[in-house]
Formats: sequence, structure tokens, C-alpha cells
Amino acid sequence: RSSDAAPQSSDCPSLCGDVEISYPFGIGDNCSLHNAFTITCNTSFSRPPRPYWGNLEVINISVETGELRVFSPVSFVCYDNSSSSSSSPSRSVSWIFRLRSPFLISTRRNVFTAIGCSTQALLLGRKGYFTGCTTTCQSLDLAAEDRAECTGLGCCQAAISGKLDTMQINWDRPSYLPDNQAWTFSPCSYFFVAEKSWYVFSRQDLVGVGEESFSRRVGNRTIPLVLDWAVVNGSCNASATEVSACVSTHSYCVDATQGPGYLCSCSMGYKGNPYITDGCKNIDECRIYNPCGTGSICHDTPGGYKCICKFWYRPSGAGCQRIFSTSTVWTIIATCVLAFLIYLGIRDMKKRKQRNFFNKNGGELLKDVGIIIFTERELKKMTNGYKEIIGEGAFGKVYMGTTMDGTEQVAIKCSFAKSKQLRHDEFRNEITFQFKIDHANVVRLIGCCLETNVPKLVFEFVPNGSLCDLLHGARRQELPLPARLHIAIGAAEALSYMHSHGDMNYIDPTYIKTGRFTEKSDVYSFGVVLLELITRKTAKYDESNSLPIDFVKCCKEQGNGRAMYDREILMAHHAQECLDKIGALAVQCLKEDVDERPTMAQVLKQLEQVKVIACGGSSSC
Ligand SMILES: Nc1ncnc2c1ncn2[C@@H]1O[C@H](COP(=O)(O)OP(=O)(O)OP(=O)(O)O)[C@@H](O)[C@H]1O
Repeated sequence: RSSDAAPQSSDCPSLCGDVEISYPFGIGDNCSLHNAFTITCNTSFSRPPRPYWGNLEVINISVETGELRVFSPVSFVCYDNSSSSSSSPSRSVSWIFRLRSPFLISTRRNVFTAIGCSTQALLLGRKGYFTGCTTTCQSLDLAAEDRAECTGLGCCQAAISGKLDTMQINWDRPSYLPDNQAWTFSPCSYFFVAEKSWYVFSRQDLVGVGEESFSRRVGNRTIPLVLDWAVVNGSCNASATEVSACVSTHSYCVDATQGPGYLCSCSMGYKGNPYITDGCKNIDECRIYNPCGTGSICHDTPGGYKCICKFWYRPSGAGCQRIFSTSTVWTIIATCVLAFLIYLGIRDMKKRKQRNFFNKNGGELLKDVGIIIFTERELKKMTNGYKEIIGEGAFGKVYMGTTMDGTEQVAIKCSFAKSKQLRHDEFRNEITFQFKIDHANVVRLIGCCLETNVPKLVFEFVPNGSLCDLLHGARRQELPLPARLHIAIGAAEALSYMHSHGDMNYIDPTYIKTGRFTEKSDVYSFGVVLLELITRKTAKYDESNSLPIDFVKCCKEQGNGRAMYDREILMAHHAQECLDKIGALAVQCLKEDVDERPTMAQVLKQLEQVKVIACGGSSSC
């Protein structure tokens, strides 16, 4: 802080009348930066009090631009009859204007003006400097129009030089107008230095006399004059020990352009008084004016602002642009609505279709049976979108699934069959029948889905795979004779309970001829399974050979089927005897005449007897 920089005390009044007195100015010496900035608040006037800088009344102070506006006096000269022939005027008022450092008359902001019809006006400044202008008019009508520029016809103006701290006005009558009768219609001329653009010419100003004269009308408290000021002790380049008067944060120092010294300014985005601590305050640009265009939201930041694009807008160049035009938005909305309506329509159609299938597949009747009826959606969830196929049979695919509560694994059978091939009442009866079967050797039917063209069946999951897998497929393994007998007996037991379907190689020719499935049809199929168990050949083997036909032929020709037995089990206890018995039983099952075939109960009994032989006299081994 320079020696003459005094802090502004909170006791210092900040107003004199209506005029704000900002630091470095202050009312009284203790309140200003320097006694050059001291303002006197004259309270002797009836309200409001008036601030004075020296003997000049202050209009306002600007700390931002370093300007002081004061009232400026007007000089004039008048001629009449008595003075018309001589050069001495009948009346005149003049003044000398002297400013104290660091104040100067602003060159940029003021202009010297003379009003009159025959006058040479001179403005004298410091030693050796003067400027001026001439104004004439032959008659009032030849003077410039009202509001015209002051170019010498009734008024003239002259720019003034910089660094001017003294002014004095002189005048003369133009000597090149010998027969000067201008005083007859325009007796007085007026001179003043005023803020540019303050004066607007009027012919009335040339003619008015007495109370109407220009000088009386403007008086001492009308003409504004702009003074420049600066802080003179120190400069922006001053050493660090001589701290500048720019004490506010976000302020900086600028060298004065008119004369010596410097001024302080608030940094960009800040406004206020840089000469006092924290005098520069952030400008809320967003509130004062909206610097962000349409489509963006203004956010004030310290010393600036940010424009953030609104929803639906994206940055584009200096502003924000709509992502979609209004017509595009409407098109999108219309498309979405249409798509939604189509979706609702499709959903409704699908629901109606599902309801039709449900009814056709006997949903209402099956509901009473107590079987779980799954929706198409539930199955999709249970199978995780039909992701994992467990196996594929002649009539469809089987998918892995988990019950809705996630506790039990299930196998879901989806048929290839077309709805037309399906006799719905028969199918319904089958489902009811199978659901009611509760046998350890029969896979339990848990539920079904009736919302599809051909119902889907949900079975308990059997982890060990099918007999086909064990004998010929992926799980093929060593199977001793007792194990095979165990399987055959288990299946025979199960078959005593239910009918089953199978592929064409297992199907009873009687069924093919008559189209009727009987219990004896199952006996035939079981005969084929028995042959598979003892030969480990599939029902149709070596591409086109039929196991039942070949085995029966072999028995006929050779008295037994030994040539076809599986070698793996030939070494077992009483293997030959057992296999011969099973083979003979199978041949019985395969008889074309259904009446010659044994019942499943007889088959079961015979198999149990064979097992006793195979187990060396015991019923299990
Ligand atoms: N409940 C189940 N648990 C585990 N796997 C099963 C289950 N049901 C079927 N599978 C698997 O799916 C495959 C196909 O079964 P599917 O019942 O469709 O035909 P299949 O019984 O093998 O023969 P067919 O088509 O002649 O009836 C079976 O071979 C088996 O591997």
C-alpha cells in the first residue's frame, strides 16, 4: 500500500445527497485515498445536500472508468446598440478553470462548443496551447436547423487536447465581417466545454434574452463536464514494496492513458470497486443478461458463466442446436404410438390365440384334474428361453428346465406334431391318465402348457438318461446281465401300468394294420427292448437291419438267438440259459397274433424267474 493509501473506514458515509461517493473518493480527508480525492458534502442547501470537489459540484463518480462528472459553467458575451459599432461588448461573463493533479479534462469525453451568429471562440489551455472555432449566420433563417450538428452556422465545436488542467475562454467578433449586424437578431454568444453529445443545437438559443437566454436557462448546474483521474503515487510497474491501490482480489492495475498514474479495474467477470478489499464482486451474467442462446441453460461461475445445453439439445458451434427438429420429434412420437398400438394388437391376438389353444387342448377340463398348467411365458422362463436341449425323440425335442421356485429340475417335451395330426380328446385323456400314474419306474408328469398349438409336457428330470443312451448312446457303459434283467423287470413293471408310444421300429405291426393300440402292442414293443438288452443292438441296426425280424429268423433257423447275443454278458453265471429264456420270451412277445403274446404280468413273472437263475437262486444280486 502506498503511503497515502488509507483504508476506507466503515464510518465514512458513502452517499452525499443522491450521489454515491466511492473510494478512493471520500467525504473528509480521512475517508479518501488522498486529499486530492476528498469530497465536501455541502449540507447548507435545502435537501438534498450536494457533494463538491473543490468548488466544482459533483454529478457522479465512476471508479470503473476513472471519471468524475462535475457541473461546468457557461461563458457568454452580449452586444447591443451601444456596443454594435465598438468591439467592446455590452455584457460578458468569463471564467478560468484550473484543476489539481491528478485530475485532467477528458479529451475523449468533452468538446468545446460556441453558440452565436458572429463569434470567434478561443479555448486557451496551459501555456502555448489554444484552440477554437468560428460561428456565423447572416440571418436566423440561414442558421443551421434545430438538432443539426455544430459546424459553424449558429454553433461550432472544437475537440480539445489531452493533458489539459487549465482552461480559459476568449472571444472576438470576426474581423472579416465588417458590416456585422448579427447582434440585431442574435445579441449574445455562449461558450462552454461539456460532455460530448450533451448539447443539441436550437435556433432558440441564438435569440433568447433575459430569463429566456441560454445562460440563464442552463445556469450553473446543468452542463456536465467529464474529468479523468488516476492514482499518481506509484505505477503498475512499481516495485513490490510499493503496493498499488488495487487492493481488491480479482482486480488489476492499468496505466492511465491521459496523464501520469494508474487506475484499477476489476478482472473480467467481476464488477465493483477495485480500490477496496473484496470490492470486485462476481457478475451474475446469467441474471443480468442471458449470454446463452436459446437451447442452453446459463450457469454462473466465479468470474464467468457456463452455457449447458438443455435436454434435447446438443452443442453446435457457439450455441446449442435441437437434436431433432419438431417434425422429426412428432414423427418419432407418431411411430412410437403406432408401434405401441401394433404391439397391443399383436399381444391381444397372441392372447386370443393362446386362449383358443387352451380351450381346444381341453384346458378347462384338465384344470379339474389337478395338473399344473403352465403358461407359455412361464415355460420360456423355466427353460431360460429354450436354451438347453436334453435330447430329441421321434416326436419332438426335450429341453432342460427348472421349476419356477428353482427347486426342481424338469424336462420339457415340445412336440413336432402338427395340431391336425393330434386328436385333442385322446391327447387330453392321455395326459389325464399319465398324470394319475404314480409309479417309481414311470417318469412323473408334472404339468403341461396348453397355450400352444400342440401342448408341451413338463416331466420330472431323470438324471441318468434313457436306456437307449446306456445301451447304445453317449452314456454307453458295461452292463452285466443282472443289471439288464433289473432294467427289464423295472420296465415290465412300469408297462403293466401304462401304454407308451415309440418309434416305428418298436411299433406293433398289428397296430400299423388295424390302427388300434392295445396292451399287447406294448408287449410287442417290450419284446424289442428285451432283444436290445440281450444283443445290445438297436431296433434298427447296421443301417437297415431289423432286430426283431433278424432275431426271430435266427431262432427259427438255429433254434436259438445265440449268434446275436451280446458277448459282454456271455461270461456271466448261467448266462446262456438266461439269455435263451429271455430270447424265447422276446420271440413270444413279438408274435404277430396278439393272442399268442403273453400279458405284461406274465412277462414280468418270467423275467423274475430268469433273474433268480442269474442270481444263483436268489431274487436279487
Ligand atoms: N424326463 C426326462 N429326463 C431326462 N431326460 C429326458 C427326459 N425325457 C426325455 N429325455 C431325454 O430326451 C430324449 C428324447 O426323449 P423323447 O421322449 O422325446 O423320445 P424317446 O423316448 O427317446 O423316443 P421316442 O421319440 O420314440 O418316444 C431321451 O432320449 C432322453 O435322453
